[in-house]
Amino acid sequence: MRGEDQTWSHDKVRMGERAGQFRLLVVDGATSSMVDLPSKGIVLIGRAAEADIRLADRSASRRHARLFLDEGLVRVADLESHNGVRVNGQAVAQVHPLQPGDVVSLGEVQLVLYSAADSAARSPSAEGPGPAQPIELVLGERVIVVADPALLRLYELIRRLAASELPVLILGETGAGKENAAFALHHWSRRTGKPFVALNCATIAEPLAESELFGHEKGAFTGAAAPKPGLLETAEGGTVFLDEVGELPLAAQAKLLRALETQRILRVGSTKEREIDIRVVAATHRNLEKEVETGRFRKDLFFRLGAASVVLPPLRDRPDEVGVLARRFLTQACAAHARPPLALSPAFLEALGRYDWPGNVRELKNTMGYVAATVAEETVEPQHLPERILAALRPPARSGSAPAALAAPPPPAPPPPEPRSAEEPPTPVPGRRFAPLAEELRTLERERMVEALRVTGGVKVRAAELIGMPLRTFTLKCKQYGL
Ligand SMILES: Nc1ncnc2c1ncn2[C@@H]1O[C@H](COP(=O)(O)OP(=O)(O)OP(=O)(O)O)[C@@H](O)[C@H]1O
Repeated sequence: MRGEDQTWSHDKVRMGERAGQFRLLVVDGATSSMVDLPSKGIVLIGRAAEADIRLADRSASRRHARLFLDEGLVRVADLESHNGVRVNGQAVAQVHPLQPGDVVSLGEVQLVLYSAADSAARSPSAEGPGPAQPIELVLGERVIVVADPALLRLYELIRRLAASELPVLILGETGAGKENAAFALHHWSRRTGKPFVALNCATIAEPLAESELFGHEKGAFTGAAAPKPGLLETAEGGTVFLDEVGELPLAAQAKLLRALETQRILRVGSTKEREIDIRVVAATHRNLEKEVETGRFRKDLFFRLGAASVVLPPLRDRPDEVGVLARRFLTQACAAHARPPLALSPAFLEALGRYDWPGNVRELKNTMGYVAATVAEETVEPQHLPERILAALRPPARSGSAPAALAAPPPPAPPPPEPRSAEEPPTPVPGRRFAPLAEELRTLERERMVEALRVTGGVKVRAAELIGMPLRTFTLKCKQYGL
């Protein structure tokens, strides 16, 4: 940096020299780039050649806006530009403070402020390889961690969709982060500050679905003692998130379609329509097209809800994020258990990558909660994973090249002499000492198990797999043989 009151040069901003705690995503026409912002200084943004962040889009003025950075604070100022500066959809006059996650529009150009996660500062070698620059989207009380390039692109798309009023359908497996994505759509839209109301359609009883969504009048049905507004009404001005929309009963689907088309709702038992101003974001883990084919989901509603759709990849397809999220969730869980943070061994991180995470991020979060509650040591190792996960780990990519933490444990003590059965007397044969076959088999079995345990660093499930023994039998025999 050249001086407190001097502008950063474009190159320095892009190179991230003395980069501070903030980064800026710049979506300028068809191009987008991530810019490390300095910790202190002034950054000029516009089409002018002297701009630090130079824009191409014609809707931006030559000298459009300035960012002021100082001691963890970021502010933006409009330089009397032609198309003005908007923050989260609101026009700003003069200098306006920014928070991570804020979307700044300069004409058609969109800027998103991110805080650079501190994990980048950690030595990657200390905890195995991983993405160097995860970013945190701080949306109110929600923090969304993004480290995978595909997810980063997805959140860029979400930010662009947020500026529109299109209904959005979020597709993805359970626990993949669909609600987080829906919340980001709300947060970055003009509706931020208004309610974000979520309903899991799978949890409402069929007869109550319509009343839940559209409300009811007094006496509309048995038990309707008082009039009650529905979810769509309570979200007035904001966003309704319909999770598992595929589970919505057909009658409620018809009514929802009408509400979306007319922006009016009819409470159950009422004849008076009420105007509503809401945006609907729906999500499902189902293949809705198939549901349409089988008649379980209305085709017209599918097209209406899916005007824009985003697909959230499952966690197993975001390998860069597993370690980052694991560390984050573990830190949170340790804090919740009032214990100091635990370290994750490279072998543990490697093992996390060999699991498919069918429950996605939620499962990872729960697993780290389990680890924080159960591990007595200071470093978390693969064997600390729940049995269920250990049993489902894929074999390591390169056998025989286990990381250091998987290195062979000290060889176990020799097996205790097996008690000889009275029914199996040894048959003396000159030149060779024979033991009963059952005993020889036991010895062989034990040797093989010891060997397998050594190769897999003590991971029983892998060891059992290696020698083709069912895990239960392996565990039982481990006890019998005192392994
Ligand atoms: N990128 C992320 N960063 C931090 N936390 C995350 C992230 N993705 C998901 N989570 C957390 O994982 C849990 C599950 O996420 P979420 O509820 O958004 O998933 P979902 O796909 O909506 O699940 P479901 O299909 O069961 O409704 C939540 O606690 C959420 O905060």
